Amino acid sequence: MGRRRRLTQRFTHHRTRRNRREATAGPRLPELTAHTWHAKDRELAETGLSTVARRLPAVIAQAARLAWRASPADTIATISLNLVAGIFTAFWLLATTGVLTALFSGRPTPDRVREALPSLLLVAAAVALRAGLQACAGWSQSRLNPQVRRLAELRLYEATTAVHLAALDDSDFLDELQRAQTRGMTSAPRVVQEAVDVLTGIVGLAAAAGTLGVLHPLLLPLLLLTAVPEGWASVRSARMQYLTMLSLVEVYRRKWILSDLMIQREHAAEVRSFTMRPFLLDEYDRSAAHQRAVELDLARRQTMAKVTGDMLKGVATAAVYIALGLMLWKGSVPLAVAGTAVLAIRSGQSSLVNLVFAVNQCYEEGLYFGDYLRFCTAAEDRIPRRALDVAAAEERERLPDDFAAIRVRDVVFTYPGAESPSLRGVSLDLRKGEVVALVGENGSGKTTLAKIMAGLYDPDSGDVRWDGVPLAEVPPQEVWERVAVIAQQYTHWPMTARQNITMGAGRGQVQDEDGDEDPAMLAAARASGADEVVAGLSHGYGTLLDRRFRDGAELSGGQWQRLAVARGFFRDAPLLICDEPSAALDARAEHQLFERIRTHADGRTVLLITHRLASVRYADRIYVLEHGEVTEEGDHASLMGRGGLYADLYSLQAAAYGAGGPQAQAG
Ligand SMILES: Nc1ncnc2c1ncn2[C@@H]1O[C@H](COP(=O)(O)OP(=O)(O)OP(=O)(O)O)[C@@H](O)[C@H]1O
Repeated sequence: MGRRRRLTQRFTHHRTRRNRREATAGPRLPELTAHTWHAKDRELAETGLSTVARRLPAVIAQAARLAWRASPADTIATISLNLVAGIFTAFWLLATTGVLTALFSGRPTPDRVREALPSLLLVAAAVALRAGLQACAGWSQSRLNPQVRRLAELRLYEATTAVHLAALDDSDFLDELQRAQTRGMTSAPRVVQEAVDVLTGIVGLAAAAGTLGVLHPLLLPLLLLTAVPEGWASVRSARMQYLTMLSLVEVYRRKWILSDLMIQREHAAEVRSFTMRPFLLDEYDRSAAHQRAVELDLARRQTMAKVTGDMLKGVATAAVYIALGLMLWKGSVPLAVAGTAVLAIRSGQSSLVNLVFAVNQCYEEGLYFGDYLRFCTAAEDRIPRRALDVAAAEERERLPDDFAAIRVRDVVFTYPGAESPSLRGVSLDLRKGEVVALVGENGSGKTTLAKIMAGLYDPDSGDVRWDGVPLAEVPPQEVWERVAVIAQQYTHWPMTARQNITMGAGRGQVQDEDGDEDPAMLAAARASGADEVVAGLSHGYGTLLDRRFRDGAELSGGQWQRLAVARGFFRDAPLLICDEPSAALDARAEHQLFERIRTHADGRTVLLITHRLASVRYADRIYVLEHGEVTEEGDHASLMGRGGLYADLYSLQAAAYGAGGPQAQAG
């Protein structure tokens, strides 16, 4: 046996042993079992048939509202066609009695057939019409599906792209988002579909029940009796499924994060060079083993519920036929009526099965749909109210298109869930046309302050004012439109080089009819050195920058950063925030960038965050942040004279260059 095979076997054996141990010792994820959803678990565990019956109308009403918003015409068509189809079902069943009565009469066979013929034609016409109506109803129902899905998807993404950035730092919100996106959103078209199926089932059942009621009143309750066991089993099973999903959401999320790390191209090199494979696989397998144990248990419990339901249903069906037999024996129903009753019972039962299934599915999908609706409402509540005030622009102060001065006063800010504030009473000033630098050690709060100044977070206290107008009182879009950010962590947009520079700038057409590029874009690309990057791409500015697509190109870290800088320069905004804009740039590109910033980037006001202190020398003012507080302020010369943190950091960098520089080596 080869060594590799032996190793594989040993590995498999080890895993099997471990899995067995886990299955018996229970899940090894204590952090996943102590979750707040357990309160909800208990509440849902008490859900019974009566709760389903009580909640179902609300679910159906929600589905109807959604369907109506998606397409009133298709909603009306679906409902009315189903109702009319139901009338033809009843008509068909009653016409069958005529056929059977004629056939069971004591006359010669040719006469019996002749007498049955008109009723038979009626049956055929009713069946054909019903089939046509049902096909049309099915068609409008399937037309509703994509329209509802589109509405549901749009609502979710409209909310997630508008919520306050702080919401996305909140892990509970992220869990709810995950639940709404992975399961809740797909439940929207399904809940509509199931609600229509419930209606179809009710109509079919009403037709059969109506027929039975006309034939003999006793047959009706017997038919309904057969529904109870199956309904009970289905609802129980749906509830178990939902509770399991709830208890596993965090496991799903963890698995999703891990699978992303194991699959995505950008992590592949590090996974290998840091030999992270066993760690990742083991972590993944722990979650998967927990999920498997929970799901196996679910399968067992669902099977038990189904078997019990089926047994009870069998007993109820037998009771129905025994009762029918007794009624025949006693002569309380004639044979033709009994024959029609058998047909009606079978038709009623099949409608019942469909109805119970649809009720069950509708209830189950309704639970997920409820999650989706709750999430959307919660997310919409987390959209800054001022973002919705755009319409009322005349009645409030507007942020000036340009400003004379930006004043930051006593800003305190704590991230959601963080134990201590990241900013503790920061004040600073930016006057039009200045270059102001923020320096400080890692974690001192520079990026946080930049994000507050860019209108991405609201301070807990204190404020930022543009010529006296507080940012917190204007719609955030107004701030975002007037600020260009070259962020420390920027997105590699999986789009063309052109779109990577111009996206979001709102300048419309960036290529004229002859295919010539926008001069402003070309200028931004030249200023950042992105033009050199693009010159090397096979389709120039039209090159797709994503290797996952055919003909997609990949850029180096510094090349991506040049594009990010070009994006910031291209945006026509009076304030330019540069957060570590040169971390990945080569010396020449970095020099070019800081030269441009030093010349105020075409008259803009610049807030510059950088650890390259040589580039900060020329700033009009420098603020030093330490543990979320401004501890030093002034120009380069005054801060050097002070001998504080700035002077220390600057001297350290200068000494490193001095020691390693060509002069030192030559000396
Ligand atoms: N999204 C977040 N949620 C919670 N805490 C955060 C978040 N982002 C940053 N922090 C914390 O806020 C503090 C300030 O971080 P910030 O990114 O502003 O520092 P910085 O000065 O820009 O650091 P660096 O020089 O490393 O970029 C740090 O302690 C950090 O851990």
